[in-house]
Amino acid sequence: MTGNSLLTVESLAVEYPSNRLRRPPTRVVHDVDFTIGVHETLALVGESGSGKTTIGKAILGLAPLAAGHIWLDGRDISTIGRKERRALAVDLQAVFQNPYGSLNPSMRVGQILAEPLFADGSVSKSDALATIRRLLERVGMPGDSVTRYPANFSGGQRQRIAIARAVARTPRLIVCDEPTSALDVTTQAAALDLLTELQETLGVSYLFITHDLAVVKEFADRAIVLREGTVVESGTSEQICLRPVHPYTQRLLAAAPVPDPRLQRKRRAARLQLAADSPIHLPDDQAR
Ligand SMILES: Nc1ncnc2c1ncn2[C@@H]1O[C@H](COP(=O)(O)OP(=O)(O)OP(=O)(O)O)[C@@H](O)[C@H]1O
Repeated sequence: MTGNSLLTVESLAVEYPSNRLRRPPTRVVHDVDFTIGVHETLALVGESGSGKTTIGKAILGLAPLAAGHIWLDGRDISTIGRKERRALAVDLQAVFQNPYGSLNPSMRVGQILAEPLFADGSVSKSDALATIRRLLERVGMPGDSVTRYPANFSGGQRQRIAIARAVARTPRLIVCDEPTSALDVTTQAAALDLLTELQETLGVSYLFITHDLAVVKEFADRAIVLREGTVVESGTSEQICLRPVHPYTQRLLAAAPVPDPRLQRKRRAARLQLAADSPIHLPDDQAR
């Protein structure tokens, strides 16, 4: 285990049980190692199905570990039981992709934000309302949101509420699984600004799961590139986005959409060249 890291993932393997009788489980994450430092953002990138969400779930205790260990702040959290896992919610939180599905539609925003505050009985009812109003203000939402339901808000506003819920107890680490990919470009930028600002004020670390390399370059300190559940490359986000070494990373970059048509043509040409050099499958629409 690394001395100064907040999160250490060591030799992680994850298997999902087969839904066919007598079929062995399928291993989708193989021998993955990484660390995340205090106040650091580590991006996990790779094409669809490469195992990014599964690794996030394994950290959150939502996917079964076939091998390996996960330490949070020096404590092995790969073997803890349900009760300890619940208590861990103070330090470890998540923001998911779909702000429409991740907030309970039958709960008012005030109730949604109260839940983590009351989780271990350490916040009194009278303190909670003031804390909730502070949280809403911190994420740029009006105070009267407390009495309204998620359905009254846009996708970007719902993601702000989800972020407010995640930071309610000032966690050490937030697993952000594609938190901006369901948002339009402007709302996406505002959500990333909010996450950056919260990191600066709260000192939280992020595991940032994304397929968007432009976001990685802007937002992450370091990145890990996954292919079929295996790490193929890791480095600073600048290295990964500007000087990728592995052909798979180079192809991911070449496939990333860019608004500048000249640059897009150049990247497409580079990508076709790489496709000729190494036979990695990419979806048809990206091969055009
Ligand atoms: N609950 C599950 N049971 C069985 N297989 C699963 C389960 N969840 C994911 N998988 C498989 O595990 C592999 C990795 O999936 P995962 O969702 O982690 O990838 P990902 O990189 O996050 O993809 P995406 O970017 O599309 O979300 C895929 O082959 C997927 O089909």
